[in-house]
Amino acid sequence: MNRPPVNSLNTEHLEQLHRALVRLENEKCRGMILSSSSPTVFSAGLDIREMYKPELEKARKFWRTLQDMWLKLYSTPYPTVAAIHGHAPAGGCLLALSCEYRVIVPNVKIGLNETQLGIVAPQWFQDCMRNVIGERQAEKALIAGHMFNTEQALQVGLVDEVAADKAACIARAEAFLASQANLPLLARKTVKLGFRNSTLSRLMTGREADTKIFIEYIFQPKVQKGIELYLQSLSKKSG
Ligand SMILES: CCCCCCCC/C=C\CC(=O)SCCNC(=O)CCNC(=O)[C@H](O)C(C)(C)COP(=O)(O)OP(=O)(O)OC[C@H]1O[C@@H](n2cnc3c(N)ncnc32)[C@H](O)[C@@H]1OP(=O)(O)O
Repeated sequence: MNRPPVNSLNTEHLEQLHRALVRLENEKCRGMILSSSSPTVFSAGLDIREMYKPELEKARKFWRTLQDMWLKLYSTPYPTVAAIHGHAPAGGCLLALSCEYRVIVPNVKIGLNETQLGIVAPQWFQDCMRNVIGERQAEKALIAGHMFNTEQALQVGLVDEVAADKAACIARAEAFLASQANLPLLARKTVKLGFRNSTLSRLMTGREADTKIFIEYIFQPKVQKGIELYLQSLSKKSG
């Protein structure tokens, strides 16, 4: 990802990610490392400005593009690793959770923090967390909107490995891909999709309903007020 300063996910960036995933699949790619050009941020999650006073059709398109990108990422036939050498809140955490393996560096915060922002992580975000860390830990983390530090993320199983820095992180991600290289492709892909199918189907069969929930939620005046205040707090911080 290379959308400075924080790889926030707007419609255009989501489309770029989606196109890249389609191309990798068409080119029969043997593995992908999802990484960031930023030294300190993996991805800041959804671009909050896409949810602030949007036009209805633009908001619908934003959400559908996010769904498209995630359905592709979660179901890739090739192995995927997240090299998390920077913070990964909310949608950034979703990207990492959607890969098959996660390597993180020290001093990083990762989690689905939506509750803390007064918004709700959609069901499929929650499913991804549950599939990785289990029901009990996911429920606790989601209700609190908990951001895990590196040690906590490793302990709870949210990530698989800790590496010292970005270079080591990429090296360990490559090692994971190498460990998969000799597995028969069809068997590997079939098992992966078997594990992920119920989560994928839940969104695929409920896409329109999911979009409706998103639209109705973000267009509420009190939610808009919350987003406005949060945006102000973010820009005050950097100002
Ligand atoms: C019932 C169902 C309803 C469904 C409802 C909606 C569901 C929505 C689902 C998912 C939600 C999300 O993904 S929301 C996004 C959540 N993300 C965050 O809360 C992260 C916010 N950002 C940070 O914490 C930090 O920026 C950082 C830790 C990621 C990096 O810190 P750093 O100090 O390096 O950078 P700055 O904070 O100074 O930021 C630089 C610059 O970027 C802007 N910024 C940051 N994050 C975002 C973002 N997510 N979207 C848009 N813009 C962002 C920040 O304002 C600064 O901009 P300016 O320099 O212009 O002020």
